[in-house]
Amino acid sequence: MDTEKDNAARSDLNEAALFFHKYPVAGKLEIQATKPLGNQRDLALAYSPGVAAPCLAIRDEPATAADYTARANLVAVISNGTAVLGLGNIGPLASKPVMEGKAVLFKKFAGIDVFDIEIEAPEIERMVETIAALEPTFGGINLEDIKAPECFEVEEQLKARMKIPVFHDDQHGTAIIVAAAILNGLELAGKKIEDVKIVTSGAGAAALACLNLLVSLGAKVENIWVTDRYGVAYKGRVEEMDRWKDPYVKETNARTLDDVIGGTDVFLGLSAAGVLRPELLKDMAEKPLILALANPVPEIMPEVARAARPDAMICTGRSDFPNQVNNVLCFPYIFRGALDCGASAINEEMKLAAVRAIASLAREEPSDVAAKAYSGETPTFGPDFLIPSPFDPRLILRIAPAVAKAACESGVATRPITDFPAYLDRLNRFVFRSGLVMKPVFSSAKSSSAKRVIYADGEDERVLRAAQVVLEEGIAQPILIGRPNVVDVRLRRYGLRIRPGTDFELINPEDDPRYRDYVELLIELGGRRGITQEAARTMVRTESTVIAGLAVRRGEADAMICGLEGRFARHLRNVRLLIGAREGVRDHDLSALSMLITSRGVIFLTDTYVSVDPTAEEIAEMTILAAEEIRRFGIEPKAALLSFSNFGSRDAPSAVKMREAAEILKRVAPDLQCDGEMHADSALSEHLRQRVYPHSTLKGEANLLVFPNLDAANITLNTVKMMMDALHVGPILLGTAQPAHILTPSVTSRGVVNMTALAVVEAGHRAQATLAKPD
Ligand SMILES: NC(=O)C1=CN([C@@H]2O[C@H](COP(=O)(O)OP(=O)(O)OC[C@H]3O[C@@H](n4cnc5c(N)ncnc54)[C@H](OP(=O)(O)O)[C@@H]3O)[C@@H](O)[C@H]2O)C=CC1
Ligand SMILES: CC(=O)C(=O)O
Ligand SMILES: [Mg+2]
Repeated sequence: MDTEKDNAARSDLNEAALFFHKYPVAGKLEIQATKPLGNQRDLALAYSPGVAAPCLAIRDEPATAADYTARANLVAVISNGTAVLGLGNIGPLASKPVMEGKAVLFKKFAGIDVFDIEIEAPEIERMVETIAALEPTFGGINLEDIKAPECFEVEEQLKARMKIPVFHDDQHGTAIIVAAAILNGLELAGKKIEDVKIVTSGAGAAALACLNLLVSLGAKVENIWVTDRYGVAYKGRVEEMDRWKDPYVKETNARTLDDVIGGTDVFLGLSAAGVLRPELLKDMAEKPLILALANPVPEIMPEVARAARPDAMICTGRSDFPNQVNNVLCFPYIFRGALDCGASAINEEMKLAAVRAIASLAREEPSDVAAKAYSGETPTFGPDFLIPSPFDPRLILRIAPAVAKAACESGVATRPITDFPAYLDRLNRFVFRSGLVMKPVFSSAKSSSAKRVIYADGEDERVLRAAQVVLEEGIAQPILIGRPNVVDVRLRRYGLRIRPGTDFELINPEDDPRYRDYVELLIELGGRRGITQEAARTMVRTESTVIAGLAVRRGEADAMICGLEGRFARHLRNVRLLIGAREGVRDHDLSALSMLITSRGVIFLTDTYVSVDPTAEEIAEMTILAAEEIRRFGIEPKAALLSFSNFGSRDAPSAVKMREAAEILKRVAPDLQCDGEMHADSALSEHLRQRVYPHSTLKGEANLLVFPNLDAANITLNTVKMMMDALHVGPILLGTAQPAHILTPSVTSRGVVNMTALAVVEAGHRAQATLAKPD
């Protein structure tokens, strides 16, 4: 049954992955211009005749290519498709989705531009000649998924010929992460690297590079046993032997993995699915470290390994288990550091610096930002947290400077970094702009204990799709309101696997045993607001938002999501009546915060949906609520109170109102960085602000834009969203007694998933706060 479910889930994932790659445009990448081409003069500068000037400057001084072209931030991800993930030799064309994927990770995690290059070159010489000829184009070469032993030769020859970093990701990226995980795992096990027995399954690119790095960290060659498809690498073996395996060859009668696994402290699997049978684990040493890293299916599944050896520490290459040992933790950042100092190579010193940076990050106390972040439980160093998560924003902040420093000290930096604090500042700004803000929210939602989210629009395709995702990802336990026959037909029509009863609770609005209780509660809450018995009965039958609100109120759900259909104002009226404002917030001070994730960074806007024309006091209140929410994302809010007036340039009532709101905020929230009234461009540019008013208390770029009225806020939200192709997360309804979010009819299924994660985390925080409250 479980296998059946697993197969179904896998086929869903495959289908979703094909859809993801195909729509809205094929593939995962496009090229964007960084300079405007708005007029004739731009054209003359960017192209002929102007372009001749940088050409000649580079001819005279080649290093200026870093100043006049994108080369210094451009990496080639190159494959010949001969060892693609664990899929084998599927050829260069079929490898393209992986290479596009690596390109996207370079860009998202480290801001590095990539051309993915798939070449028809199974032979070493053709590969080397083709890649070497690309040197003028790139600042670095990342070789990917090239099979062993050819990859060793290719890398060796290219390194000797090229004056830019050449890095085989599957070898060295993997080795760096593996080494960090092993150093940390051995520390927890109380073992020394010099003493441990290491056995591999796999003797390919990744496995041999890992061993070489471990040896340079102190592991003893005599304690290392290599096995592959032909068994143990022993002296005299003829099948598939080469000079790269030679250092690990043993004079022995042992022939198979079974023969050498006894007493092993570290199993290093970089081979294929299912190679490590559970019965082999019983002979391993105490507290063994098992790295089962074959992708996508590991040498042993973690739950199987755990059952066989409860004392084991287990790592895989996958994101759905703890301890994800995957080279994505390394390659974006090692290249970031190398490119930023113009390194001519990635040498051993730089690799070791990366190992140390990653290993010590896992042991670091959670940073201020991480602790404040929406992340709820911050994992701490231990058997299930040997290495940082790939989404830890501190990875770039630790690895890139450590690598750049090692490059400078080892003499390979052609543009040495002289001001490291300024460099760190730049990296910090990148982290903020990278739009990875939702990642900690998702991990926190997974570990939240308050997971029951009720969806008023349970028949809507977007909700049904989102419900499957949140269930699969372990984000929430959905409760859907909808007619069973409609939900059933739609689930089948959309090819969704989840079913009411087994996977989620379904409340039938036409026939629910709690109908009477719901009506009674509604009369109790609304009797004094004109809701008659008759009206209450109709509302419970016909308005699913009412049922959702009542369910939350009765403690049957931890959070509610509604608004995919119908008017915002009507839903809001129900939320006000049924959920109400939280302690300390007045009912009419509820407000809606919108987060926009744009290619330029993340920006928050308030109030985008609730108050038509708020007073100065209400604006101050909504700013405080928004700031509190923003801090939960680990972001320090910087609020700008916007107007058509710039620091007193006009005295219209709306301008005066924003000025007053700024004054109130300075009084009641002195710790909040804010200022106003100001133009939106002054808010987003310190330079412009300084020109108009150098004494502003707001520093840097504002990240919270506060608007004088709903027209301005809502129009800006929708304009920016459409013009910048931005992702809208929200509206996040602030100030309610329990999490209740009213989405908009334009929301996508992805938007519903995002809001679900936010609601779950919020519910978890409330549950914790209630528990912590003294009676
Ligand atoms: N988690 C991570 O970050 C990374 C994971 N990987 C994964 O590691 C694996 C190997 O990658 P890579 O080194 O680049 O590939 P290679 O093709 O260079 O090496 C594969 C190695 O695995 C061996 N092997 C294959 N099947 C078996 C088997 N059934 N039993 C024992 N050994 C076997 C091969 O032996 P033979 O030569 O005899 O066929 C070869 O030594 C892949 O699954 C890949 O996805 C790789 C890089 C990073
Ligand atoms: C992660 C990776 O690079 C691989 O599996 O090949
Ligand atoms: Mg790879």
